[in-house]
Amino acid sequence: MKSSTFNLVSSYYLSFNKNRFKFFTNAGGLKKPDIKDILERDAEIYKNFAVEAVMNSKKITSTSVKRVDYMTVYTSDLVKAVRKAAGDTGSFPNHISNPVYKPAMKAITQVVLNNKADLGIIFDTDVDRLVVVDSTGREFNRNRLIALMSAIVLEEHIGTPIVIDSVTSDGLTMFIEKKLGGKHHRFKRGYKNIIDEAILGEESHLAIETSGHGALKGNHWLDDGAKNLTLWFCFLYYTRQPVKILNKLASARAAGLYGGSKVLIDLVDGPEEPVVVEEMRLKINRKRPNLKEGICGSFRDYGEAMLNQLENRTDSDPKFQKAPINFEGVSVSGFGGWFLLRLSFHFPVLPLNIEAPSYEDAVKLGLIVDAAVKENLWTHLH
Ligand SMILES: O=P(O)(O)OC[C@H]1O[C@H](O)[C@H](O)[C@@H](O)[C@@H]1O
Repeated sequence: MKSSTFNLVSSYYLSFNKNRFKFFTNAGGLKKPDIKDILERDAEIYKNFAVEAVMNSKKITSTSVKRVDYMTVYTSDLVKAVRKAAGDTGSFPNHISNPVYKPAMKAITQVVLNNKADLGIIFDTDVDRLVVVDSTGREFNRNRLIALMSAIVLEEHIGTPIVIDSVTSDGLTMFIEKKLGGKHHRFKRGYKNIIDEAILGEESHLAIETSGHGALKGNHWLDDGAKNLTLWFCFLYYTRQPVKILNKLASARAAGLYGGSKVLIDLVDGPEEPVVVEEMRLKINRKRPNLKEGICGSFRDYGEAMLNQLENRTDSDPKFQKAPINFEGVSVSGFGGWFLLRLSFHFPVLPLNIEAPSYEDAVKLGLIVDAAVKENLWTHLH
């Protein structure tokens, strides 16, 4: 079906009372500034309506339009269906619908193992994120999912840059660049950011986030990531050739070699996995700011001031090296690992990601952040 816009209504994985709308045009999904612009223009139009004009149009509408209570009928079916599947609470019956949530992963892993399946795929509510499980129950999420998709894309598009969010590991860079011969373009957090970067920057074929969001050039960069990645992954590539993974699984099985796991593991044989991978989300204590005079108000101002404090410290400490290319927050390597402190995309917190070869090294990395920001945070590192 050809259409110029569509609207997706979906539930939100973080909270049952924050369901949402997503807007798309045939040029891709709308970003926050686009939606802000639409709402502001609507508000402006509404404000400029004269009361008399509104009354008139209501009068005309009431005489010329026949009212049909379609929504009650439509939603009653929907409500019945949801209640039947999920009970009366409005919540998902088993676990929240988040593919990186541990109980959700446990459930899919169990289903794969019980059914001796070659492959399991789990989505979130609006089917824009996915995680894959192989036949041994090994999870392909975060860096490993990216490694897998990169291996498939780079077989076809030799040397292409893979645009990825900012929290991917150094092992993944080595894997993409040294083993697969591609380029690891570590950009910013936010799936729309990486898609836009892939469209506007050097020609690329895959934009993918550690969160499980992703988009392919071959699918018009649609940010309905999981659906597109899965279609591509499993069934049909845009060139209309049947694709790699299922082919590989099927031919390995037919030759009596092995099942799903070996095929997937062979594809991503290589990325070194860090011993410690941590994410902490730090809250700012705005009542006890120890920041420069004149910084007032917004979370963003405080957050950025704290990032500056941290940057000053790491710049003057020879144990740390600033990431040569970095698009958000403070990204520094040291003690065989690295950390990134940045502003959250949606929430008034500073996510801190640390990767290190040992727990002791992770603590050393964490301590420099703690020293720079502790007076201004609710949450201290521990
Ligand atoms: O910045 P954070 O709070 O970690 O959130 C970042 C995430 O926000 C949303 O979930 C977006 O859909 C993701 O694309 C993004 O990665």
